[in-house]
Amino acid sequence: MSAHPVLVVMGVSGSGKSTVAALLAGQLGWDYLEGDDLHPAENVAKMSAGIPLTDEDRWPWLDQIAQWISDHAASEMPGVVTCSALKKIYRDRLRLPNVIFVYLSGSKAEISQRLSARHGHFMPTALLDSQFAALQPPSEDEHALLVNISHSPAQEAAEIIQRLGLGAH
Ligand SMILES: Nc1ncnc2c1ncn2[C@@H]1O[C@H](COP(=O)(O)OP(=O)(O)O)[C@@H](O)[C@H]1O
Ligand SMILES: O=C(O)[C@H](O)[C@@H](O)[C@H](O)[C@H](O)COP(=O)(O)O
Repeated sequence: MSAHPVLVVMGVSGSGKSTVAALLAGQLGWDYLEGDDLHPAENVAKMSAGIPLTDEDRWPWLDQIAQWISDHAASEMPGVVTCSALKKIYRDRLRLPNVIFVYLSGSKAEISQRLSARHGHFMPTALLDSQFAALQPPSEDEHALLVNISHSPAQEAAEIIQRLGLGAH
């Protein structure tokens, strides 16, 4: 593992990326980027209207996240960033040597329930089907850390810190 890793917390909308990543960054004292904040207004408008993003919509956004990761590598700073990173080609774009993917995995039923209870967010629950259709869970050779989302956010953050051996830093 890089001495200054960047954790990319990934998964479909509603899997808990923002909640868990904010806890992680706070506990580790690392820089934090909410990847959704880098979506251009057109992407947000599309998703708000219930239209799934295409690869073309996502590339410029992924490039910006990749830039954040590479800036952190260059300045030897660890960090935590949220990014759905649903497809392998997207992760390949982000896969710098300092990156560790943390994949929040759960069933559509469980995530749908959480999205229905989430308010004040642009992403409609109706887009969950297309999120799962696009999702290519990381394969073994991607060495992602798979985390089951049925635990509490605090338990998930503690599990990630423990499994990556970050507690002693
Ligand atoms: N482990 C968890 N257990 C219960 N609820 C959760 C958990 N993680 C997240 N949530 C809730 O589920 C919703 C989606 O989480 P969020 O962090 O916004 O997901 P994402 O960033 O992946 O879209 C939020 O309302 C959040 O409070
Ligand atoms: O690639 C995508 O289709 C989007 O990035 C999507 O996966 C993401 O989830 C949205 O930005 C909504 O934001 P939340 O993940 O916070 O729901």
